[in-house]
Amino acid sequence: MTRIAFIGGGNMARSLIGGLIRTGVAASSIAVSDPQAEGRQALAREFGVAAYAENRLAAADAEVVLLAVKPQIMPAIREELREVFQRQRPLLISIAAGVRIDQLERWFGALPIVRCMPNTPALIGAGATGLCANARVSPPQRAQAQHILDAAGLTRWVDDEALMDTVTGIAGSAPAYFFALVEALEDAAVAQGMDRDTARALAAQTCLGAGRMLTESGESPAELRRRVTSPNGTTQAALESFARDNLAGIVAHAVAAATRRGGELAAELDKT
Ligand SMILES: NC(=O)c1ccc[n+]([C@@H]2O[C@H](COP(=O)([O-])OP(=O)(O)OC[C@H]3O[C@@H](n4cnc5c(N)ncnc54)[C@H](O)[C@@H]3O)[C@@H](O)[C@H]2O)c1
Ligand code: PRO
Repeated sequence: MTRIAFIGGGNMARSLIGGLIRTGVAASSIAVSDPQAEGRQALAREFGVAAYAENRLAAADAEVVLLAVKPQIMPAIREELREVFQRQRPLLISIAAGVRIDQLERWFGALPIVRCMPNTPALIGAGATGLCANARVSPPQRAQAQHILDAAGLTRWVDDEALMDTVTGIAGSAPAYFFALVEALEDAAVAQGMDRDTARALAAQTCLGAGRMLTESGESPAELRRRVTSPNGTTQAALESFARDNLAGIVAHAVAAATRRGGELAAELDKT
């Protein structure tokens, strides 16, 4: 059975491990390492996976090693793992924002590597992940990586690695944009005198309903928007206000900022 080791047992590792267990992967084939005892023990308790304080113990003999640490932690783990990888050649999967495949090759060796970018809805199996592989990844390993991320939701291969920071900009970071929009809707309703609970319930359900219509109806977002918008009605008034405030430009700037930050995170690591 494939043995998967997670290096770092934080939020994203928890989401991905939860997805694997939910889709029937045996807990006995999953190991995780994290220096924080509390989080590590919680994962062992909740999912029945093997949990270690030391990365090399989790990674030993693993067929797949999934790096789920913050980009800035990479320098702290690379020596130890490089040593382990001299004895074995696992499929290395990284979910770290910004971190490029050539950097992973430099730090961890000439391994088959998949760089991917999931997002937090992975926790409930509704994530969206972009994946990109180096030339050493065999077709079965590609399928293996996809299988792991499929357990967290939708997956799409992105052949051009330069677009992986764009994946972060429109998917990895984007759940926060929608939460921010709901917060703003809620605040606007409260400012008009509505109680916060009612405002949150209405805004959150609207977000869910609109998202489901987008994914389930097969219609384009433009067509679904058109169907809500009665001529000279309330929606038209709101959309015209958005257009006057350049909503599309605001969103494009935000996505560009996230994309740029991905590149900066990698550039900062080039100096280490
Ligand atoms: N949170 C998101 O929305 C999201 C989405 C996509 C990708 N990512 C990427 O996933 C990675 C993890 O993010 P997260 O949100 O799960 O962070 P997190 O802080 O929840 O998890 C990181 C874990 O790494 C552990 N850690 C620290 N030093 C370590 C070491 N030397 N060895 C092993 N483990 C160590 C920490 O104790 C922590 O539990 C990041 O690289 C991030 O860019 C995050
Ligand atoms: N969370 C990580 C960050 O904010 C990566 C995508 C989502 O950097």
